[in-house]
Amino acid sequence: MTKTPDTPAPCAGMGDVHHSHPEEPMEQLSRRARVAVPELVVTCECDQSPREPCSGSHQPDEESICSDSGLSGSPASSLALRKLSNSSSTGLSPASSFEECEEDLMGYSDYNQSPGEPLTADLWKKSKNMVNWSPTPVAVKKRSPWVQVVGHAGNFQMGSDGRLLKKFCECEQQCFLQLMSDSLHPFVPGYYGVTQRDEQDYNLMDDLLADFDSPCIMDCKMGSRTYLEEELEKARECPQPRRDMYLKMIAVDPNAPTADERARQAVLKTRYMQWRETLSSTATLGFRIEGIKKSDGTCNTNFKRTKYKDEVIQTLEDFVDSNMLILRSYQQRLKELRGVLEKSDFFKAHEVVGSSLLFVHDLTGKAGIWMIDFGKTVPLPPPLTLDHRSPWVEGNREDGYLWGLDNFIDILTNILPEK
Ligand SMILES: Nc1ncnc2c1ncn2[C@@H]1O[C@H](COP(=O)(O)OP(=O)(O)OP(=O)(O)O)[C@@H](O)[C@H]1O
Ligand SMILES: O=P(O)(O)O[C@@H]1[C@H](O)[C@H](O)[C@@H](OP(=O)(O)O)[C@H](OP(=O)(O)O)[C@H]1O
Repeated sequence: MTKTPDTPAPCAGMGDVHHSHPEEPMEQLSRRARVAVPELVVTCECDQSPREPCSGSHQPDEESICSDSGLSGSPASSLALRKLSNSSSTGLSPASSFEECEEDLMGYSDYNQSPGEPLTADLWKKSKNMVNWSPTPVAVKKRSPWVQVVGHAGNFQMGSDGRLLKKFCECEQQCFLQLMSDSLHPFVPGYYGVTQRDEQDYNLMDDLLADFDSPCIMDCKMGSRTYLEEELEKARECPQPRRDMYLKMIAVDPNAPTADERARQAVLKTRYMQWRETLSSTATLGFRIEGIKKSDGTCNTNFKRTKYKDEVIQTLEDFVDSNMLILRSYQQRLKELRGVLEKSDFFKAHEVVGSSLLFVHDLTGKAGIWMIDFGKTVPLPPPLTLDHRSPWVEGNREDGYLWGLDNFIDILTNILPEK
């Protein structure tokens, strides 16, 4: 179980999911998997300098909030890629102890933008040089404590008035700016520019939990591939075997490492990510459940082996406590999202990797789904576009996002009684 040492209990991986399937034979797996797993060939010495964008980016001591191995981190050479800082590794979930405070906003502007209105790319261009602008004080809304289900610890802080601060990542910022004026706008948190706290830059966005009462939350990582093509290239040019990932691997399956990996006691990140993909439903269904937090405060991130449709169905039914009305709302929202994704200019022109759908509902019956985490969503070189359904072959940059969404919708349709 990975937790920051000072993270309080509610998100502490309880309630294991039972997996009744035996391991699937390898040859059957590779027939079903739509991802051709490329080999990694070492070609030259490493350039240790940090590079954009924000992939593979975390401090060895910055651990996932609720992941279940207790081990996480990156090699020192990839530290700067997501512009993380050592200075602010506040304990996270739940965030009820965070002070409500105002931010020093760098992203707001008075160019015809009302306070509270999300920022668009144009407004950002005009306002990016403004610093320490104080917004007009607004009434602070009382809300449930924010909870982080999965992801890197130390990445988030609570802001004021239903907003959330996520450690600055330029790649994510660029996505948010474009998304604010894309048709996908209603399916992503509102973005409000860059803010600083304790000399650390943060992207400021809507807290999607703010309007819910004791919400149930599920994080699903979308797509059939969880690392960027450029991560694969880097791993070939500059292999950096990771002991933390080796340890996470053997914690789940002591037989998973190859003899060579065992000798080194380390694995490459891309190899670890590929292994995670085939162990879970990423490779076979194009999405995987990462974590669930229920309204009673229990949080389960033990889904690394949740792979088969019936396991996913069981998990979804448990997530909604068999409430078919909530499932129907989710199905409807996913269908709407699919319709918008199929037309979105932003989506066409980006490789969307490692991004999640955040499902949120509460006892009042309110339910919503939003796209989050654009740290590894990168623009394609024009005129290349993706259909997000074709199988990935290295070089085509397909991410399987819509294929995963199709499968998710089909699964919900199978669970739901016909109208
Ligand atoms: N806008 C938001 N509103 C509410 N909760 C959020 C929001 N964004 C993220 N979260 C919470 O934080 C968790 C992690 O988010 P995110 O994936 O963006 O972080 P990350 O550290 O980049 O993750 P990863 O390890 O996948 O790179 C989510 O599972 C969710 O619980
Ligand atoms: O879920 P797990 O098994 O704990 O593995 C982590 C997960 O795949 C994250 O998505 C990934 O971050 P990115 O998506 O940002 O690459 C992180 O890499 P990292 O340790 O290099 O941050 C992995 O350790």
